[in-house]
Amino acid sequence: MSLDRIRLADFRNHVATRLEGTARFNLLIGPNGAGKTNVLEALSLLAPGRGLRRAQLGDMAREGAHGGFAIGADLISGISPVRIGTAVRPDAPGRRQVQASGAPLPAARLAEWLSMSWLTPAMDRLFADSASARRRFLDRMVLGIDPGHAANSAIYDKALRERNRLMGADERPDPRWLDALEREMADAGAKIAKARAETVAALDAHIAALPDAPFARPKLAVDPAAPADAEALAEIWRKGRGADRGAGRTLVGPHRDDLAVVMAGSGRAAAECSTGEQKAMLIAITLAHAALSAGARPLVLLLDEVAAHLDPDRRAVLYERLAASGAQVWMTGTETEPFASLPERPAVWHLSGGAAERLP
Ligand SMILES: Nc1ncnc2c1ncn2[C@@H]1O[C@H](COP(=O)(O)OP(=O)(O)OP(=O)(O)O)[C@@H](O)[C@H]1O
Repeated sequence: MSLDRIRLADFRNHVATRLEGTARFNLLIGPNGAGKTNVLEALSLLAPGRGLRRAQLGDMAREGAHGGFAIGADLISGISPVRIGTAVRPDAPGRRQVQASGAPLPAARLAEWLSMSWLTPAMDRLFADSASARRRFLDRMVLGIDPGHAANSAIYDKALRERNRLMGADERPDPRWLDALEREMADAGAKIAKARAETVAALDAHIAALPDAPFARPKLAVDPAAPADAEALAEIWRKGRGADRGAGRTLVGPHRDDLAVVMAGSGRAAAECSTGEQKAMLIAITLAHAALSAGARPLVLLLDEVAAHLDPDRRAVLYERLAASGAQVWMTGTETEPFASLPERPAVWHLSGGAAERLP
């Protein structure tokens, strides 16, 4: 179960890149600035959301081209491949369009087709970063297990934006309109909170059964900003209207949840662990998630510059666990040497100047 026949058109420095004959392990090798991360970013747009750089759509279109871009791939799962794709048309530059089997699809529904997660160098700071960055990381993992999470999040975010708009407006909002919005937020918010709690509990239980080495073992918990019960949420928002109007936004709710991580051995908060320990815990969480979410839908893992920073023993364990997860794995590097111990023969592309050449 994997992606193949991948096409990038006018995406960042890629004019027309084709990646065919993919394998379980796929390596993108090339010098700095060649366009390796750009390929991972393109693949990340085959999932709901803004992709692994969270960039603006306008920044992703190739400079000097017509302002749009397209990404397509065959999703091999089941009997016949399904063509999935996403594109931005030059005449609608702010809108990402998504298709599956030639039919338009809301981006949130891509989660029903495949599950995607990634580790990038920018995530090295995740534990010291904002709660919103950790919440996004958590939500992507939840999506891999519960694809309905994307739709619930979309409903919640839309109603929240509308409530925030009313809270920031000069006139006092119509209470009946607020009742309706808060009801919608409460129903979606309770489902979001439940899905987050279940995913974190499953990850934590999986990780607890693993040894402390070679990847420092994290303990995970949701740090909830609000109750997980729809009635209680609706009540909090109804009672908090005065304070929220004062602040001009909704102060409490699952949109403020955080993911709390400590190192199991020492009990130290992840943000206070060494850089290497933090990276090891992120890898442990990503591997646990891969193990838990594999099977239901094709799982694609994008690992940017992960292998080269590990010692050979950790690398070997990483590769073993990746192979066992059944995920399709994409890894980048400036040279092939760190990938010599892969348990299976990888598909390898050499990248340079936004062009990819398949190596034999
Ligand atoms: N919209 C764009 N149009 C054209 N080129 C772009 C665009 N956005 C980024 N680039 C170019 O893409 C290149 C960076 O590509 P990418 O980040 O994929 O490199 P990389 O191969 O992962 O390198 P590294 O090993 O340094 O991480 C840069 O040269 C950058 O100028």
